[in-house]
Amino acid sequence: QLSSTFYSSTCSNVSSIVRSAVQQALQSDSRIGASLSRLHFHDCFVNGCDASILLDQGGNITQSEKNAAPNVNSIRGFDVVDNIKSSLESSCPGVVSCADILALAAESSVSLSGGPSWNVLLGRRDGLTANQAGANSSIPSPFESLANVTSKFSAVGLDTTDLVALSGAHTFGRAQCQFFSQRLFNFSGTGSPDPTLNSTYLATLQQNCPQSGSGSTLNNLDPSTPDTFDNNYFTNLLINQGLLQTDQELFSSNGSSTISIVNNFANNQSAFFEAFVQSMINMGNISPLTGSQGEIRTDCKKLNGS
Ligand code: HEM
Ligand SMILES: [Ca+2]
Ligand SMILES: [Ca+2]
Repeated sequence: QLSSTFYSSTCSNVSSIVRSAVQQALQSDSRIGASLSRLHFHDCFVNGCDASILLDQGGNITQSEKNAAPNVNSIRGFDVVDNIKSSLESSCPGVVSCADILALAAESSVSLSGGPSWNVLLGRRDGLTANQAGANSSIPSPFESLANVTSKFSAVGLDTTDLVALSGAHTFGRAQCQFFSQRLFNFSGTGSPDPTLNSTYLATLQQNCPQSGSGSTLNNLDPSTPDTFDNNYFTNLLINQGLLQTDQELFSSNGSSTISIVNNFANNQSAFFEAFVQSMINMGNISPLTGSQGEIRTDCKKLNGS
């Protein structure tokens, strides 16, 4: 249904406009590519890839996704999305959806950070609702079991290979102490740290996230190449340097089918890149609105006419 040439006659420069804006943003914020990629993920898992995550609370939007637990004080990049939308409204008014902007910004972010590039499928339209309860229930939490995370992916049509490949996005970006500090001192009531944490890495993390410290202190998700999109996320897992519990579980869950996939991606960056592209396409295809469904928002934060 979606097509890589959807805007070829109505906004032929859309990809380069988005790419330039992301490149510009990266110059002052090395983290922004990671943040933009995560926005597309958190959009697609709730009501499909329809830009529902971008709607501000107010008027008909009584419970925004921005204020849902997985997003509040965590997800970022809205200002860059607004900049991209303004440039596109100047060049091709009323044409490019906010949902497609998120998909294009994710691709630019990955490719400008050293990862693969691909032709993004386009033609999504913007939704007319937000689903805060859906965001709370459908977006995986970093404290969940592998079985739970797998079932949340499966609920949107993504399989175990998609889960492992897309988790590789944690090759860039940051995470706050509060999302992994349960592993550092008293893991699951054992009185000891998570045994699947490398001891040198553990010491560094304990120092950056002391028990009395602020839960919002930032850490690199990939301690080896924090801003580069590469397969180091997977080589880290092999040496027990996954940051989130849900990261390390992909490799450390006995008997799991995810282990051989992690090994493959750790040993073969091209295999990871190919799988990542396919899985981003799969994720970008989660129940898009097309045809005359939804609308093309003029302002990504608001429904038209509100
Ligand atoms: C498998 C389940 C996943 C869980 C439990 C998870 C959880 C998290 C958490 C807790 C953070 C840190 C947020 C913060 O500190 O404010 C984070 C960051 C991030 N996640 Fe995930 N994530 C998952 C999958 C994904 C997927 C599928 C993608 C993209 C395809 C992704 C991309 C990112 C990126 C790029 C960041 C860094 C964002 C930034 O620096 O602003 N994650 N994730
Ligand atoms: Ca959505
Ligand atoms: Ca990296």
